[in-house]
Amino acid sequence: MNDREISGSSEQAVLNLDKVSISYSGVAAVKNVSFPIAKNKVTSIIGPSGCGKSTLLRSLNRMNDFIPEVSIDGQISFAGQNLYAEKVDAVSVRRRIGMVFQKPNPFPKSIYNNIAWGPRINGYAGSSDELVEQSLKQAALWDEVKDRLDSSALNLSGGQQQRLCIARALAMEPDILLMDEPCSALDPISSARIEDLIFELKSQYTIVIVTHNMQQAARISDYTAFMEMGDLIEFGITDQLFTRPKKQRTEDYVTGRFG
Ligand SMILES: Nc1ncnc2c1ncn2[C@@H]1O[C@H](COP(=O)(O)OP(=O)(O)OP(=O)(O)O)[C@@H](O)[C@H]1O
Repeated sequence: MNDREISGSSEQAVLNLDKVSISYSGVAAVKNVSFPIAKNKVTSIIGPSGCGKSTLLRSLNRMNDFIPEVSIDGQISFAGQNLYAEKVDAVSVRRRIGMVFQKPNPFPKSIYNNIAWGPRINGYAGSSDELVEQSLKQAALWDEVKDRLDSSALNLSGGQQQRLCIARALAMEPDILLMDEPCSALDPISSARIEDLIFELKSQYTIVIVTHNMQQAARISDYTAFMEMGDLIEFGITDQLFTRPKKQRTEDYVTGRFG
């Protein structure tokens, strides 16, 4: 584990980005970005559209490997090990670092099998019933679906589908959960439920969330990284970044004076 200090505290960094640059066909989308991600905390990545938030997030569990034109420089360490080292298996990285996307994307299967399928094909030998119940409870969905586990996940509301996707990610027992705009397709009540859920999950998981919604970042995250045009402008404790930013550009953005 990396014990690098996080903004003056002695919190443990479970992931550490060191001079990370990411390009698409040679065009830089993320430039020389360094910051740590603290264990069992929520870290938000904010910034205007196109600044590289999703690109950076996807690099944290090697999802960018699926895009052939991507190249990455610098180092991302996970539990002290280079995430991109040759001997590291990207599939097992994605098992330990799960991801939830902007648009809920349940499988066209039953609610039960949305949860049970992934662990089963990955060799999970425990009780699927217990895993399904536990994951749905963790995602605050159990009470709403416990009597219709065999019905299609596609019949759930958008907010329920997103909680199902969170449950599906949790069933793989990841260490870290990456969330790319998980509330942007949801109504305010469903968004609030996901926010509450994120708050509860951080006692057990490390969460990194990309959000357009600055109020949301301020409400739910412990640390915030503010990016602009691929550069990391400021990283720090959320409260400080929003109320006493060190950089004028951060202040302009968080106070809505940007652009
Ligand atoms: N597959 C791709 N191929 C080429 N360029 C890409 C690709 N994906 C993203 N980009 C470019 O990389 C830059 C960063 O995009 P990215 O999606 O990471 O930004 P973002 O901050 O997440 O934006 P948004 O908030 O609008 O989702 C943009 O200029 C974008 O056009």
